[in-house]
Amino acid sequence: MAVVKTATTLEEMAQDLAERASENLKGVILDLLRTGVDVGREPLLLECSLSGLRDSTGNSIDQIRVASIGLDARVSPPVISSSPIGHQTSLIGRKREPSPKRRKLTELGSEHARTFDQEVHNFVVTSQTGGDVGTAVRTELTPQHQIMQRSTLEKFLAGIWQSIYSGIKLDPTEIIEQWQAIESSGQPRLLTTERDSAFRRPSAAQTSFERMNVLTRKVSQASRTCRSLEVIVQAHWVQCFDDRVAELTLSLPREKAKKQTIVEACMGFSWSEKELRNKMGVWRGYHDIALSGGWAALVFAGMGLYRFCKYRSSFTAGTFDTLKARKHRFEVAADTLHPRWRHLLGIIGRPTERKYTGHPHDWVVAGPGDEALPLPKTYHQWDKDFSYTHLDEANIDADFWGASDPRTVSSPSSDGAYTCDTCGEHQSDDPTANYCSCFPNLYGSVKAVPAPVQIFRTPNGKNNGLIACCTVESGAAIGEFIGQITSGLADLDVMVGQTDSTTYQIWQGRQGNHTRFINHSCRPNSEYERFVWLGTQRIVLVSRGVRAEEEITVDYSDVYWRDLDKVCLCGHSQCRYNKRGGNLPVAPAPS
Ligand SMILES: C[S@@+](CC[C@H](N)C(=O)[O-])C[C@H]1O[C@@H](n2cnc3c(N)ncnc32)[C@H](O)[C@@H]1O
Repeated sequence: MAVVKTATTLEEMAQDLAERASENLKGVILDLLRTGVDVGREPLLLECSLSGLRDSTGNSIDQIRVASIGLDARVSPPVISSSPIGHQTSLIGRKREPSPKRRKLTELGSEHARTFDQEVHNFVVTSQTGGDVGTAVRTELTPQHQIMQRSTLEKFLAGIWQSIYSGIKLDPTEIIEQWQAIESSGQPRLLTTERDSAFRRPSAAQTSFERMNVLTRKVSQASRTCRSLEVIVQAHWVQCFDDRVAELTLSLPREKAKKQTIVEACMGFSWSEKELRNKMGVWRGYHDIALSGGWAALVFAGMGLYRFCKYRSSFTAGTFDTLKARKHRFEVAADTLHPRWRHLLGIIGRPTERKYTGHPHDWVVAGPGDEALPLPKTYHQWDKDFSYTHLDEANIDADFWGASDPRTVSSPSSDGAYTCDTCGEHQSDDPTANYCSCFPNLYGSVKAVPAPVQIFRTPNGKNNGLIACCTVESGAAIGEFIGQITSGLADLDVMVGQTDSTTYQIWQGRQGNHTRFINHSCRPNSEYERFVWLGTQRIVLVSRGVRAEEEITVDYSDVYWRDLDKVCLCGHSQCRYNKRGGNLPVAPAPS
């Protein structure tokens, strides 16, 4: 292991070595696990030693043991289910089991059925248990897992996605508004309307808390926006520095041109050369990130940006290729979720108009570095008029169901309350009255953020698919299966839902959400579960442990494939349907 050259203090050197060791450790342990050794039941001991060291006279030193780290027995091994594919029932999906979060490890079956396509494959509802599909793994991530699983680059990328998909608003008008408010009234503008306050008669502490919530949000937002402006300007400064060096190089040797440019900069900043060089190192990092991953990567980089650029342990060609490959994906998400973020670029004279408009899923992200494609274009070969309406919640077909919702399974208690039949807690759409947190990103919380997923061009003939931007831990919801709640459709792909009294169809052909783009895999990383929210049956797509940048897949079930004249392209070594008679081209547009 080479000692890092850029470290200026022992602490930095230690930090760099520790980061690089943790980056490599996961791969080493994974290789070991793949040999079939059994871990997870006994405490483990990790011994670390360092070799390749020299003493102050340059003589090599034998290997030194630097640490002996005990890992307790909380490493949960995956479980391979071996039960055969089971029977069909009239239930869709697996019913959510009580308190899944408290289970350490649970075997789950693959129990869902789905169809789409132009042929008739009504989604029949199966409840299969395990079988060759059922590598059901539901483990809680221990702190050790989390540390070992993510490299510095992965953490940096996760930081970008998290801030794009978080509630933050990057908009220069935020700062201007704050400033104008302070200028005109002598204090930041605090918003709670008088009507609200009078109506609710809040206590003094509540009023003060509400006002501070607003002020703190506004100031944090303004400061986050300023931080983005700062890194944009600093990255652009590096470009101007390089341009000035290039200009001076026309009349001076390169080293002298660089020296003169540094002196000019020191004068401008009133800094010593050492101070400038230290800052420049980090700013060059910002510049390189913007150059490869685009401005969105830099603007939305999370808290780790400074460290990432200061220690540069991940500054390899591979990192910049990775960022380059994500450039348009970051832009699709940033442009559609933060329509004004590009206004920040106005400060350095860059175009401020957004490239990708509309809904995040109006765009299909393509191969590494390729621009995203408009969604309808990816279906033109099957349907010239393809269009898709993105729904936040299911749309009941009033022609068939009138004003009733066929998914209703229970009524509220006499006081109008609903109780979750999974966790037993009180459910409410009002976050202050809701205590059910079975799927907090879908129900009962303050404004759900969009799922960090994108529609992507699959490289192997499945047309589009769904890719996860960030890791989705096992047991977390990826989305609700949403579409038109209807009945009586024939010759179309639908999911069939059933309650004790009614059978209904969910059709996603022209309206729905991201779950419509999920492909089948014989080894899926997600599954459907039935869940009841406020007395209404829902079908929730739940992760079995999806890694960042992985395609999200589900098992469509044997029922779906039984009558389908296609081969499965999931590519899994244990694929059940890749050796079939038919090999028709994939025709994925459901109509
Ligand atoms: C719900 S759509 C999934 C999204 C679809 N790939 C698209 O571009 O719209 C279902 C259709 O995708 C295709 N598909 C999904 N999984 C597949 C697989 N493992 N192998 C081949 N085709 C698949 C089939 O055409 C299927 O009818």
